[in-house]
Amino acid sequence: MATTDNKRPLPAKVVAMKAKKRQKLDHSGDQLHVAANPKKKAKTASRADDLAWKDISMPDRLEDYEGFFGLEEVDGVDIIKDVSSGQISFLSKDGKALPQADERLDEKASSQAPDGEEEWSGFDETDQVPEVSVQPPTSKSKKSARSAREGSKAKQVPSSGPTAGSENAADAFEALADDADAAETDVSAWRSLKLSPDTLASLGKLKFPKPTPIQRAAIPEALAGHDVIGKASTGSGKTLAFGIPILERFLELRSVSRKPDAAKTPLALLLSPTRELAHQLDKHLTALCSSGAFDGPSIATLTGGLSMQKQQRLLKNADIVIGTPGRLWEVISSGQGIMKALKQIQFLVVDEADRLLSEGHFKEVEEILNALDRTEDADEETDGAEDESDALPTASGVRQTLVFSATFDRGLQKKLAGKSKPGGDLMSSKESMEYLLSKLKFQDEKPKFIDVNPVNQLASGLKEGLIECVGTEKDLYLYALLMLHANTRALVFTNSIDAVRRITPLLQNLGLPAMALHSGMAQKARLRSVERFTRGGKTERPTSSIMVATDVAARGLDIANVQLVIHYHLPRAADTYVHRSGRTARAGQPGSSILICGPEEVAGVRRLVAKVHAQAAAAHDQTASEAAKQGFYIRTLDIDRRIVARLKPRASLAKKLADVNIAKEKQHKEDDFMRSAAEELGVDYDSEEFDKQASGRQGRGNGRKKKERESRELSKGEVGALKAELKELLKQRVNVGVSEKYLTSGRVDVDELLRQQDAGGSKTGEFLGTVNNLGLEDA
Ligand SMILES: Nc1ncnc2c1ncn2[C@@H]1O[C@H](COP(=O)(O)OP(=O)(O)OP(=O)(O)O)[C@@H](O)[C@H]1O
Repeated sequence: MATTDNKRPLPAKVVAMKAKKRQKLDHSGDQLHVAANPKKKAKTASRADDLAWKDISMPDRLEDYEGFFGLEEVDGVDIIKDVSSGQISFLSKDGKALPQADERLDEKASSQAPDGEEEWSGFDETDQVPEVSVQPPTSKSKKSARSAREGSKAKQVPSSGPTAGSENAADAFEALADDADAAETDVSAWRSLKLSPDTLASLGKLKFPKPTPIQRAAIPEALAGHDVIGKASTGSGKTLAFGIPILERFLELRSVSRKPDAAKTPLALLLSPTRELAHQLDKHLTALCSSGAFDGPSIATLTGGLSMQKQQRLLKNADIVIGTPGRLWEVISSGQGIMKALKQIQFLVVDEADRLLSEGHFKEVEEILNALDRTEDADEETDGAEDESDALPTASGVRQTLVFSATFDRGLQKKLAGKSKPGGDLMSSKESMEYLLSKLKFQDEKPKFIDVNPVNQLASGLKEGLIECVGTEKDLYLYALLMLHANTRALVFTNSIDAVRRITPLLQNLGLPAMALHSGMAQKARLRSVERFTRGGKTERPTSSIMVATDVAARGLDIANVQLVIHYHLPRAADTYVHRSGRTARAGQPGSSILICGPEEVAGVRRLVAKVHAQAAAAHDQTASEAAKQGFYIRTLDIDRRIVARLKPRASLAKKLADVNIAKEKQHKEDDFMRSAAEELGVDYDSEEFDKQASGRQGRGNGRKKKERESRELSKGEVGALKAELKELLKQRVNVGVSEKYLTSGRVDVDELLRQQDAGGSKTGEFLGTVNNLGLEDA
């Protein structure tokens, strides 16, 4: 602990600033402070949330701020620990009573959890930072609403996921609290759903004038108490389709009096397949719940990055628990009455159900589902929590299950049977429903299956196309494509981390604002990438940016204004294609998804895309293979090859420079590895000698190795000369051959370009065609 002086109160400001070093602190059991006069304390102390926290601006570089990405401070407050009860409270230094102090303390004095554990209300010996994870937002101030939104990530930590702090989330939600005309949004289109005035007011503030189709269809069923399986295209508002019924139930039940000494149990448990999605759900729901003029539910998000101890504590005050299966199961397995509390949930939400029940998560999800359904007697977790809880009363006494995804995958069932193969077909609604019925213990004999897009999984505003080129020219075509899209926020998907590592510097060398995202990156670097990518948010002219990512970004990322998704590598399965493509054309916006593929890949691509559109084909009395044969579903796009040819010299140079860097880095790593291996063996290691011997050997990959060797042998001077040459090339304008428009290292407006091409009678005016041969794009 920061102090061993148990006489002197520690100013809270100091504590908050030391948060990043807390792992190094000495928790030798000393108390913060002994309140000399409990009576005085009762007059002047308050809970951490009542304090006047102020934001501290953070530096761009976050290395020195390990573990969190936001900081708040408070001045003129002492922290007091009562030795007899162990309670922590706060004392205003000027002796003035802080708001609601007496009231809160009285409440606090009688708020022992039934299992004998204390409800957390501030710092303790092991954690001096007020990481109040689950604070209900109040209507009294924007400040307290924000505290709640920050939820489990602590007061000082706005969020710890890669999407955290993204301007996307900020755009969508945060600005709304201050938006004067938000209240004027006409929400009468929601009325038929019979939502409470509080929820309607929130939706007005969020500027959501009408429900999306999935919301319109699913909310009434969930409100009526039914289990729901909801299928709707990506970006169609599924989060609020389950979020609104949960909020409604919360509002309905909150007025019921609770026993003052009772522990709280959660109302809803939301399972998310990834940490990114979990944090996004948190933000989305918090935005909904904190936009209104009411005390919303407390949300606790359990993903990696927080200590177990803290997470157990967070759960104690949570109304809504969001978690990734692994971490959630870890916390549940730790005991503490958590399982017993979770058994009382009224909603179980399985978001991205097909993914959650596959891809290696299944084991923990199964454990969680089994544990939720186990009877009390059989439950080994009955570890002290009393029945007399502060749970919101259950309306029906049973748990509703809400399951959502844009895709349901046949691979799930095979996975369960241990027969899974890579990939997976999109399965019919019926099959997926049967699977879910068998796996999840629905309360309804027949859960309501709602498929608002039976014909198409893809968003209606999405245009699809493919570009054909030889494999060795993919980089060049990627560059050309990006150059032809002015001021675009583009997501480039690859199938490997290595490809991300190679393509990102290549594009950067070409003066494009590219950044990387893959699971091999440190959490902070991922966060920074997403933040930079989303800069500019929903503004009219979003900052042009390019993210090169693996499929870690394929699901759930809700980033505003992504206009273009490029599949540099073909997606391995149809559902991956749907989810990748779903990062654009969200919430009714337009967007394009373009596959870059070699001639040998085209047939496979057509099959894959036809599979995605199979329902549409059926609606037109066609089999998927017939449709694929006719190539109805995806159009080959025609980039003017003359432009591509003119871009080639710079693209080749940029690639060469990127390869040099990669080869040199690889060499360093190999050298380090070989040197330490040689050291262990007690022999000398000479990298040049080693290289010579290696180059003498024949075998596969020798050509690549030779190239690598040549790259890393380039001297500094040679590299400098290449850079200078590239710089010169990038300065030159490239005549696109259709008008006085030129491509420079910046990008031109492709729409304008195409208009001019059309005027000139060129076919390339169809550059991005719609896929409306079957009327799919009528909307
Ligand atoms: N009724 C509404 N009106 C306008 N925008 C909405 C409405 N409901 C949700 N949105 C917005 O639509 C966007 C997409 O919503 P959401 O992330 O819930 O989509 P999703 O269907 O879960 O997508 P995915 O399948 O890709 O995860 C969000 O930015 C959200 O704020």
